[in-house]
Amino acid sequence: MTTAVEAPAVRARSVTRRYGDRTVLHELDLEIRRGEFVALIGKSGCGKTTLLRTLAGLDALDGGDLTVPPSSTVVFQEHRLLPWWKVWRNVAINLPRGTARARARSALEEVGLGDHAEAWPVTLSGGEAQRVALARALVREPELLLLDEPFAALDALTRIRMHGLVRNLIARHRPAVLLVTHDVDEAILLADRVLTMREGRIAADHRVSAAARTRGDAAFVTLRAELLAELGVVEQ
Ligand SMILES: Nc1ncnc2c1ncn2[C@@H]1O[C@H](COP(=O)(O)OP(=O)(O)OP(=O)(O)O)[C@@H](O)[C@H]1O
Repeated sequence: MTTAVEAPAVRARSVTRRYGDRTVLHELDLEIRRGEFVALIGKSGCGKTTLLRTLAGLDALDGGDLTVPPSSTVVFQEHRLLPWWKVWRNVAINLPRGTARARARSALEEVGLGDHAEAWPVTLSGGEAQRVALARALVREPELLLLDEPFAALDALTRIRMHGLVRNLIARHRPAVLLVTHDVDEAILLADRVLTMREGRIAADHRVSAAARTRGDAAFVTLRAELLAELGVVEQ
């Protein structure tokens, strides 16, 4: 008996991107399956955001082939809510009129902000605004969710709460996910695979075991040390 293998949601083959005479993505290969959570770490300037922008269709390719699902959404480090629209309208942006309000409310409930639907963005804390940005991304049920350091500006406690929330939301919606982060712990705790990037290429691909997702477990400590070594970070 043969088992049908699902085609990956994202498939990049030899993807190249240049800015002027500088090559930022060098014949890069990448696959992400539906429901798979992939984290991408690497030194500043190695091309992480360029790759994410390319997958989002915000940057053109200079070479190679790219297959992405028809629906994708990006969540950025800053929430990018429109201040002149109430929270629910920010979430409902571009949804079909008839159901927009109800869908926005239910997405806000999913991120624990059902009672903030009528609030103005300016009245939200940083963590709340970022939860609204997540609701706005997920209400469209994208097949590809691109996260560009969405937790970087949050305090440590809020970040931990956001990790739990994102894990639950993603388990429910099952998009393919690419998270760009500078936080090695965050990458291990959230992702199924952690990729390290160097000079425009994927340098290594680490599958995260269930044990490694427990901070303090030996598997976590070992993987963390491996990733930091790959990034050239020596812990004092
Ligand atoms: N629009 C642009 N025009 C010219 N060069 C650019 C442009 N965008 C990015 N670059 C250059 O491409 C390289 C990769 O940038 P990119 O933002 O992808 O890196 P990154 O890995 O996301 O970095 P960081 O971790 O600091 O955000 C950098 O050297 C950057 O200066």
